[in-house]
This record gives sequence, C-alpha cells and structure tokens, in this order.
Amino acid sequence: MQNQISVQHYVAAFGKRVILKDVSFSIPSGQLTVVLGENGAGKTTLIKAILNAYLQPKSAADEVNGIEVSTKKLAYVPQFRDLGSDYPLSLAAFVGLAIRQKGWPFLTKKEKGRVQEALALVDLTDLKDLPLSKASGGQKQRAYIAQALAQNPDLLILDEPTAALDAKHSQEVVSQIRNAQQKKGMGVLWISHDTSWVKDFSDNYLWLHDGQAEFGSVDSLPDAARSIHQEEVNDVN
Ligand SMILES: Nc1ncnc2c1ncn2[C@@H]1O[C@H](COP(=O)(O)OP(=O)(O)OP(=O)(O)O)[C@@H](O)[C@H]1O
Repeated sequence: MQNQISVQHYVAAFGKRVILKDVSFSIPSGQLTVVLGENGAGKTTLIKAILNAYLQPKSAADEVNGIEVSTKKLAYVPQFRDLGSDYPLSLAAFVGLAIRQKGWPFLTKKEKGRVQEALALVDLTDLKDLPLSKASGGQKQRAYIAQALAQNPDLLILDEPTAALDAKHSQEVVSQIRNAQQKKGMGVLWISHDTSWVKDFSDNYLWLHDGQAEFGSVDSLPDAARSIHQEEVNDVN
C-alpha cells in the first residue's frame, strides 16, 4: 500500500526542549489514522511540520525535516476558527468559497454539485441557506468540515473537530467523517482527545508519548493510549 506521509528521523525541538526525538513512521493512503497524545505531546507541532512539508515548493517538498507528503490535494480543518457574528455568507456560500475558481464569480453546475454533496455528508442540507453567523457551534464545525470535503482532498487533516461538541453531536460527526472518508477513499489524519470511538471508526493510531511516535492498527491500540485520553475527556466533563 502506498504511503501518503512518510516521516524519517524527524526531530521537533524548541530551544533545548526536545518534543519529538528522532521519530520515524509512515501513514498509508486512503485510511483514517487518529493522532493521540497527552497535552503537550507534540501533536500540533507534528501536524504543522506535515503542512509545511506539503506547502513547500516541489524541489524542497521532497524532504522537509525528514517529512515527505505524497498527496495532490490536502485540506486542513484547524481546531478553532471564529468567523465573527457579522460574517455574511450562508453555509452553502461559505462551503462554495473554497472551490470557486479565481476570477469567476459563479459556481459551475459541477461545483454546485460538490457543495451539495459536502453539505449532505455532514447533514447540513436543510440548513444550507442559514447565515454561518447564526449557526450553532456544532453546525459551524460541520460547515468547516464540509468546506474541506468540497475540495475533494486526497488527505484531510482535522485538529480536534469534535472538541466543542456534546457526546451526541460528536458521535454524529465521527460517523459522518468516517462515511465520507470511505466513500471518497481519502486519507484522514485526525487529532483527537476522545478515544471512545477510535476502535470502531478508524483504521490506525499514531500515539505520541515520551518523545516517541508509535504507529499501529487500532486493533492493537495500547490500553495506556486509550485510558489516558478517556481520563482527560472525563476530567473536562
Ligand atoms: N512556538 C513554540 N515555542 C516554544 N514552545 C512551543 C512552541 N510551540 C509548541 N511549544 C511547546 O511544545 C510542546 C508541544 O506542543 P503541541 O502544541 O505540539 O502539543 P499538543 O500535543 O498539540 O498539545 P494539546 O493536546 O494541548 O493541543 C508544548 O510543551 C508546547 O508548549
């Protein structure tokens, strides 16, 4: 199976503080990999390095800090985005914004179809005309995910997309993303502190701990990775 991300001897350090020590792993294409690790383990640092490797011009992208990203289109949904209470666009227009061609004011029929499909994947079809500023936190989060999905990425990176959602809506987003990932055959790299769904809805885990990165199938997810996170989630609740 082809790898979408290959990391060889990557080191993350801030001054003398080493966060990740010489880590190596590969993330296969077309699968859902959940990134686990306690607060401060280096998850966001690693994701930033992966995004940088993707964004570098081709000549430099082959190996940036030992990271190679082999994907044509990457979409990223950050952890928190506040678009303000006067944001003027509807959910559908917001989703369409990401795929509208430069210099062309209208979406083509095909592009409109992509917007509709992305909204349907996160169950927002009925709310498509709602101004984004009036949407609830969970609806906004789903709109951000729909905007990423409408770009038809080969690789979707999500930074805790369910962090602000209650258990019911979290579960819905998890299964919507899993459905979209399987339907589109895309890779998903998903930072999560909630491990309750991981065994049933993902393929692999990448566990960052003690400066190391451990990759494996979710069938062999270590209890230590699972329980630490459950405790964190329970603490918050
Ligand atoms: N620009 C920076 N300068 C100095 N230290 C940093 C910088 N960015 C991150 N760190 C430190 O690196 C460590 C890893 O941070 P990172 O945000 O990657 O952790 P994380 O696993 O994403 O944590 P969380 O679960 O809390 O989001 C933390 O101790 C953080 O304070």
